[in-house]
Amino acid sequence: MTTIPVIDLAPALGGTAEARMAVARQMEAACTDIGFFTIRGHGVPLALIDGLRSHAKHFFNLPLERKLEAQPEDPAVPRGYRALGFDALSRGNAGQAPGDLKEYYHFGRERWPDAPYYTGEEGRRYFVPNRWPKEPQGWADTAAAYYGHMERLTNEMMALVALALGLDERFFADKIDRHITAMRINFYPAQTAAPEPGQLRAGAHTDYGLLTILNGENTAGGLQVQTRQGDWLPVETAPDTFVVNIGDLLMRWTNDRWVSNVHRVVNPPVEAGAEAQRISIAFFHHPNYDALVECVAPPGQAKYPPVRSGDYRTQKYRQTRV
Ligand SMILES: O=C(O)CCC(=O)C(=O)O
Ligand SMILES: [Fe+2]
Repeated sequence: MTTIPVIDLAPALGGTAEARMAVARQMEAACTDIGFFTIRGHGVPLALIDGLRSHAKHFFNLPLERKLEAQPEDPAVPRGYRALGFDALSRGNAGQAPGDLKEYYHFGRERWPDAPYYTGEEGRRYFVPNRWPKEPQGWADTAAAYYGHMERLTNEMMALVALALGLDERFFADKIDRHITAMRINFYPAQTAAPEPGQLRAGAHTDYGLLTILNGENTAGGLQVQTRQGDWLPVETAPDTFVVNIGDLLMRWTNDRWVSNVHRVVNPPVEAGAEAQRISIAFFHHPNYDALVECVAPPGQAKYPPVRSGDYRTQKYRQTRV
């Protein structure tokens, strides 16, 4: 494999059962092999993607003091601005690298129902108010519109995942209807000093949840995924498509039939200089915090004990903080 598969989602969105099954089979082929694929025909307006990107570019190019105003007082709160080196993603997979050479802005949904699942003691850990900065104006609204499109796509794709796995297509519905998805807009600054040994823009890691939907840009110093042979394959991340990869919980749900694959973001070459800024937008689709992830496997063949969705992610957040 020299490039990751490209899947056109359009025939499945509102399509016939046959068309949906055909797309589900393409997802199955990609996910049993490399765990990554690119989607076209997703129906997300390019102007919305560009809008979110340009707000992010504005924000991340503000002076550091201004960005720090959007940083939570308590570093354990998973919202707002994170400065360079806040976490090292490889530590979630037992790596030892220094802090990643990226900044990010972490956010979730804008509002939620006034019900105990969201506002009770446990719910408050996952449903946390966003911390939008004063500048740029309109960022929150653009982000909410984008988040809505990602919800639409993940609902559709999780039904296709179920079909691909031979399950009822509503199998995941009651496990994702109150999902705890977080988004991160990653900013990889141009590198003015040489990285420390082993230090990358994002160290080799797997994602934690079900599906990650990523919008990136093809600047120097981009995303790579590991092949079964152990080589690193560059992943095209054009701004009008999305790269989708599966996370650990979906791998576990499939009893390792699908692969949550290792990926990383490499450093740009020195000669790229100030041109080497890169922004990526990640939607980390994660089930309801109380969903129990139990391997779909014949009796006695499950490779993992059941795990609660929220506990799994909380543990990963702890491990990756430098
Ligand atoms: O920036 C990218 O292309 C990928 C980022 C990533 O893998 C992550 O944030 O989990
Ligand atoms: Fe990732």
